[in-house]
Amino acid sequence: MAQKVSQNKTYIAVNIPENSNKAVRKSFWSVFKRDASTKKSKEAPKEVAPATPRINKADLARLLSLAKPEKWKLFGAICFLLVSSTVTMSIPFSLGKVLDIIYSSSENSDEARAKLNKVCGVLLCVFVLGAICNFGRVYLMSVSGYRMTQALRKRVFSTIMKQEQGWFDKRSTGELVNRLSADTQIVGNALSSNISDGLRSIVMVCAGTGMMFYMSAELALVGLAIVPPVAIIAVIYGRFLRGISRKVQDSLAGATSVAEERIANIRTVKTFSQEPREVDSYANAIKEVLGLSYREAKARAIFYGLTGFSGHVIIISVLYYGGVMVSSNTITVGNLSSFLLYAAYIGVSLGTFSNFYSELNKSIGAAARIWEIIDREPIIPMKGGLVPIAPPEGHIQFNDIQFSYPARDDVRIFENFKLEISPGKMVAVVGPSGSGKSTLAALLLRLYDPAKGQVLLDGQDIKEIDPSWLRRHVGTVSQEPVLFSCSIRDNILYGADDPSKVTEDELVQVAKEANVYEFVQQLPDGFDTLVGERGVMLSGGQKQRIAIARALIKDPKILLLDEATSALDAQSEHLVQEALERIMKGRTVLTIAHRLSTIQNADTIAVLRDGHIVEQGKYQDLLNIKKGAFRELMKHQTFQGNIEKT
Ligand SMILES: Nc1ncnc2c1ncn2[C@@H]1O[C@H](COP(=O)(O)OP(=O)(O)OP(=O)(O)O)[C@@H](O)[C@H]1O
Repeated sequence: MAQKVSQNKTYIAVNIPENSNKAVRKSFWSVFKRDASTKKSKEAPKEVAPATPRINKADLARLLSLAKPEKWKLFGAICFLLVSSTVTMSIPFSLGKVLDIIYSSSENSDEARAKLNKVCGVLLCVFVLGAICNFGRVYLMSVSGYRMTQALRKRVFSTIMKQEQGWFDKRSTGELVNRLSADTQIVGNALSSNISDGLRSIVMVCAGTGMMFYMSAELALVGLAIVPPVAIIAVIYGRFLRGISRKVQDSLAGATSVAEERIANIRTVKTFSQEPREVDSYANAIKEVLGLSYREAKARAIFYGLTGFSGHVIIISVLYYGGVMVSSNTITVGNLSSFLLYAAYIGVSLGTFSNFYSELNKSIGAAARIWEIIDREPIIPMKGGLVPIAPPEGHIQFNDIQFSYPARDDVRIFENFKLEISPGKMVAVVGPSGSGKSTLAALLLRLYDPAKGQVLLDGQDIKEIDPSWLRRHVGTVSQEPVLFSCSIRDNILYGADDPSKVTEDELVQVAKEANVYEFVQQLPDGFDTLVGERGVMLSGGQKQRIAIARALIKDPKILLLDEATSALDAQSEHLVQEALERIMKGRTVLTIAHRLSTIQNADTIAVLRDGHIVEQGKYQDLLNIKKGAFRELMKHQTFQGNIEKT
C-alpha cells in the first residue's frame, strides 16, 4: 500500500497484481467499509395500488402527520380561530340584547341610551379583537400551508431522484411533474387554508347549535331537523368526489406529459412543421380533463345547491315557528332575532364545511398519489455498499449476463453474455443498431441490474459496491450529451465530487485536455457563458467536448464512450477524437463506436449481434476474416468507404 498524490488529491493506493489469486483479491475487498445503510439490490417492490375512494383513519392520520412540523404555528392559528369565532358568535347574542334594549326604551329612554352606548362600545372593542385574531389565523395558516407544501415537494423530489432508471423508463416526466406541483399544492392547501376554514365552520356550527339550544331547545330542534339527511348526502358526495378527483388529476398528468414532451422537443416539432398537430393532440388530452371536470362540477353544484337550500330551510323553519312563539310570548323579539342569526350562521357554516369536506376528500386522493412515490424503495439504492479506499484498477468482467429492460421484460437483450476488459485496455464494441451496445454501458454504470450473472469490477460484483462510488470512477461521454442550463463552468464541475474543491488551474487543465479551453476563451464570458437549456446555445461538438471535460474532472479510472463522435462533422470529430485519445491514456476504456477512427487503436474489438459477441479480436485481424461479421458490418454501416482505404 502506498500513498499517491495526483492533481492535488491523495489516495491510499492499494496495488493488486493482475495475476493475484482470489484470496488476495478477497482480502483487498474486505478492507472496504460496508456502509451502515447498506442496501443490496432488492426484488422489484410491488407498486402501491391506487387508493380506494374511502377516507379511513390511517389515510387521515397520515395526511395530518404532514402538519406535525408546523404544529406550533397551527396551534397559534387555532387559538386565534377560537377567539375570532367566539367574537363572531357573540354578534347574534349581542344584537338580540341591543334589540331588547331598544324595545324597552319606551319605559326609560336615558337609561336605555346609556346601556346602548355601553353595549356598542364593548362590541366595538370585541370586534377589533376579532379582526386581529382573524389576521393572525389567516397569516399563520397560510404560512404553514406554504411551508408544508414546500417540505412535501422536497420530500417527493428527493424520493423521485432516488429511484432507479428502470422506474423512470415506465413513467412520463409530465406525470411526475404533476405530482410534484399540483398534488403537493392540493395537499398543502387542504392542511392549511381548508382546515382553517373547516375548523372555523365546525366551531361556528357547534357554538351556534349550543346557543340555539340555550335560547330555546324547542326551536333549535325544529331548525336543525334537516341537518342529519344533509350529513348523509355529504358522505356519499365525498366518496364520489374522491374518485372523480383522482381521475381528473391522472388525466391532467397525461395532458401535462403531452405538453412537456412537445415543448422539450420543440426543435423536432418545428422541423416537421407539426405545431398544429401538437396543438390538436394537447387539445384532445385536455378535452378528457374537461369531460371529467364537468362531472365534478355537476356533483359540486348539486351538493352546494343542496347545502345552501338546507341552510335556508333552517332559517325559514325558525322564522315560522319562532314567529308563532313570539305571538304566544314564549320568546322575545330580540331572542328570536339572535336565534335567526345563529341559524343563518349555521347555514353559511354548513356551506363552508361542505367545501372543506370536498377539499379534504380531494386532498386524500392527491396524497395517495404522493404516498405511491414516497413509499417506494428503489431497487438500486443511491448509496450504500462497499466503499473502497482506493480507486479501482479498472478490470471489468461481464459474467453470464441475462438482462431484459424493466419496461419491456418480455424482450431478452442479453443471454449468457460474457466480456472482459483488462485494466488500462480499450475495448470497442461494434454491432448493428439495437444489438445491445448502449445497454452494456448502462449495466456497467449499474443503471440496471442483470436478472442473472454479474458485472465485476476488479473481481467484485458491482451490486456489492456503493453505486455512487462506482459512478464516481466511471466517466461517461455519450453521443448526445445533455448539458444543464447553467454556465460552462458549472456544467464541467457537475462531474466533480465536490466542485468547491476544484481549483481554477484544475478546471483550465481539464478544459485544455478536452479541447474546450480554446473556444471558451473566445466567448465574452468565458467559463461563465450560459449554455441554455440542454446546451442549446452550443454546437454538437462543443457540447461533446464539455461533456468530455465533465467526465474528466473526476479523474475516472474507467471511461465509457458511447458513440461519442458519430454525430459530428470531420473537423469537430477531429477535435473530439484528439481530446478522447488524450484522456484515454492510463484508463480502462469501453467504447461503443460507429467510426473507424475511434476503434482502429482498440486493444480488442467485440462485434455484437442480438446480444451475443460473434467475433472478437484486433482491428486488422477482424478485417482479414473473409465474410466475417466485422467485415460485413463495415460494408453496411458508417464505416463504409474506410474498408477500401485500409
Ligand atoms: N429503456 C429501455 N427500455 C426498453 N427497451 C430498451 C430500452 N433501451 C433500449 N431498449 C431496447 O434494447 C435493445 C438494445 O438497445 P441498445 O440501446 O443497447 O442498442 P444499441 O446497440 O446501442 O443500438 P444503437 O447502435 O442504435 O444505439 C433495443 O432493442 C432497444 O429497443
